[in-house]
This record gives sequence, structure tokens and C-alpha cells, in this order.
Amino acid sequence: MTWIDVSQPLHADVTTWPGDTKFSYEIAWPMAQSGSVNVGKVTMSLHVGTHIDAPFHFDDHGQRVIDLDPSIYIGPARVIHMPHKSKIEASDLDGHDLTGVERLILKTDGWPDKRVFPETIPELTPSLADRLGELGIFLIGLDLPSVDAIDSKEMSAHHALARNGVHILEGLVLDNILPGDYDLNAVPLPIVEGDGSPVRALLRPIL
Ligand SMILES: Nc1ccccc1C(=O)C[C@H](N)C(=O)O
Ligand SMILES: [Zn+2]
Ligand SMILES: [Zn+2]
Repeated sequence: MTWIDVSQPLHADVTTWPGDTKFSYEIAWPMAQSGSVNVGKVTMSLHVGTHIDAPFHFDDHGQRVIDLDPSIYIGPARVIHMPHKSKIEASDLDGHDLTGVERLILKTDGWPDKRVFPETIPELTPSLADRLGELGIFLIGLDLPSVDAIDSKEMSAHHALARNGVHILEGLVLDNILPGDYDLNAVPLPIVEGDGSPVRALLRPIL
């Protein structure tokens, strides 16, 4: 079975958090000059598109990308559908048996047009973070640019997830993904000091 790409392509028009550094690619050293190769150069915020957050993103004393075990981002993941919500809280998981699930992906449909940065998105509550911690889930992925509201300054979901040992994968493209069990591969780059990293996120159905 083949892998399904659930990442946002990185190009000049990929949306950016308001005020943050946009993605740009240029050929810094063209073949005509180097005599042998084209050499590209990228400038971007580490929080553009599909990416993971390192705890240092929201905690000056938190782990950097290099401190995160890559195994967090590789392995079985459960996708569940949570549409039409302004908040996603612990009780929203009540109907779901998540026994044995370690990576949980929420398909919220809360960012339907990825060409436009959303003004409002569903937010995760600290009660949900606590429930994920109790369940032994160590990765939450979602189809939104943040686990908190866009205008949040407290970043309470980011902090509550970190307190519970739950790592964060944001900006997935889940339009063509049905709820179910998948293998996930969404490994960050080894950016030693990074507060986050873009990832190529892939899902493969577990049959
Ligand atoms: N780039 C920003 C600039 C200002 C304020 C927040 C952000 C974020 O990136 C938050 C988002 N939750 C993120 O982790 O991607
Ligand atoms: Zn981020
Ligand atoms: Zn974030």
C-alpha cells in the first residue's frame, strides 16, 4: 500500500502566521555560475505549513527539535473526525475507544481552504490535553495551524499538552483521509536549536 501525502506543499504562496516569515526559495548559486549544479536557498518560519512544535516554541526552557525522539513521529496513528467544533474538549472523546492509541490525529475540517490563513479555528482545551495524557497518547496531529485559538497569548493548549507529554503536529491536509488506523511518518529535520520543524507528513492505511 502506498503512502498518502498529508503535507502542504512549500511554495511562495503557502500561508504564514500573520506577521511571521514567509516561505521563499531561490537558486542562490545557479548552474551558470557554479559550473556544475543549481544550489537552492530557503527562507521560512519553522511554523509554516505542515510542521511540528518543539516545546521551546512556547517555553524558554523547553526542548529543542534535536532533543525530541524521532520515534514520536513514526508509527501507528488513529485518525478521528471532529467537525464543526469551536472547542475540542475531553468529553468529545467519550464515544471513542482509544485503548492502545499512541498517536491521535484530529480531522476537524476547521481550515477548509488552505490557500487562506484562517481567522478563527477550533481550539483544544486543557481538559483534552489531560485526557490524552491519561490515555498514554504522546502525539496529537491536526489539520489546523495551531492547537490554540489564533489570538491566544497564553497558549494554554500548547502548555497543557506539553505538561502531559503530548507532542504537537500542526497543519496537516486531511481532506482525503477517512477516519481509521494508519501508519504515520512525519519526522522533523535535525535542526539543533529549532523551536519547530517543517515535516513531510505521510499516512498509509493499516489494513
Ligand atoms: N508563528 C507565530 C507567530 C506569532 C504567534 C504564534 C505563532 C505560531 O506559530 C503559533 C502556532 N501555534 C504554531 O505553533 O505554529
Ligand atoms: Zn507551530
Ligand atoms: Zn503550535
